[in-house]
Amino acid sequence: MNDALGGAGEPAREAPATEAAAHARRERAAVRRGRERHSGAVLTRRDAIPPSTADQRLLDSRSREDWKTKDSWRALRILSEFVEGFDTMADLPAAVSVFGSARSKPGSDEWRLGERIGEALARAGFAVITGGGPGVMAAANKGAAEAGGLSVGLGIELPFEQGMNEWVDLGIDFRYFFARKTMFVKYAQAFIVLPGGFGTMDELFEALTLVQTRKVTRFPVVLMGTAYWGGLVDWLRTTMATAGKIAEADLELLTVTDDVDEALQHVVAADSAITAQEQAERAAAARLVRDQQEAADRL
Ligand SMILES: CC(C)=CCNc1ncnc2c1ncn2[C@@H]1O[C@H](COP(=O)(O)O)[C@@H](O)[C@H]1O
Repeated sequence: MNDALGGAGEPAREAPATEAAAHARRERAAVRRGRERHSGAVLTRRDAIPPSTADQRLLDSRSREDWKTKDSWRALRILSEFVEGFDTMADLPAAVSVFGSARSKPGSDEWRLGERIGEALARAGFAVITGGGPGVMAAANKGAAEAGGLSVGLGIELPFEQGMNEWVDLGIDFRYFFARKTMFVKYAQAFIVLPGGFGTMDELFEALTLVQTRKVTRFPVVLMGTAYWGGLVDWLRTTMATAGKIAEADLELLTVTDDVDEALQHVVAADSAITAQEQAERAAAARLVRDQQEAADRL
């Protein structure tokens, strides 16, 4: 699959036992090399790195004058991010977005889970999309890449950026979180969410809001890690749903499991249902055209 998209050559892979040491070595090397930042197509290093990010300049600007003079130009840059993203992602096979902590350490339980889910998705023929960063993102990219799948990273310009993880075979660097988030949803059949912090929560609740408000339909969201997510899911049920802030049925949008096979089956079942429904819709549309043609011929 990587070849089909002109993927980069195979990066060197370490044996699992030396993974944590290799990771630490790579981090030290990155520090020695000096910091670097990717901003769209632009790479800056050391003293050339601007003091703020594009997202920061857009959201943090205080002066109205700035809004008049700069924001309309920013719109073109934002647009170019969507164009680049749409053009690149349109060639992807069926894909699943995997989210989770940027801070999980190689060799930790979460890392292993990320790696296993990346591998299982790749073996089932799905491309794996992550935020392209460290932690669970790197683990899922590694699992997918080593299983011969297409490993995708949607990076984001951050003030403390560490660069795209080495297991990303197809990467896009974004300046703006919102443009990047569109790509996670538009080009994935499902979300799989591993333990994480604010960033992971943001991605999880955006997906749930989109499904709940029917902006996207038939989109499975799987939470992996029953111990980690249990408290949140209980709170959603006993506080949020009980207070009437969500419907009981909204909780059915979520599947919570520790089991990689169960997560995969859920995604595959939803994918088959979507395919069957699309085929039925296409057949119905073709029947309608045929009926109209026959009616016109009879006149
Ligand atoms: C060590 C560190 C904080 C590195 C940050 N580097 C990152 N690179 C790419 N995506 C990220 C990064 N941090 C957060 N995210 C986004 O937010 C989620 C993780 O945030 P968190 O660690 O759960 O809150 C990821 O799924 C990713 O889409």
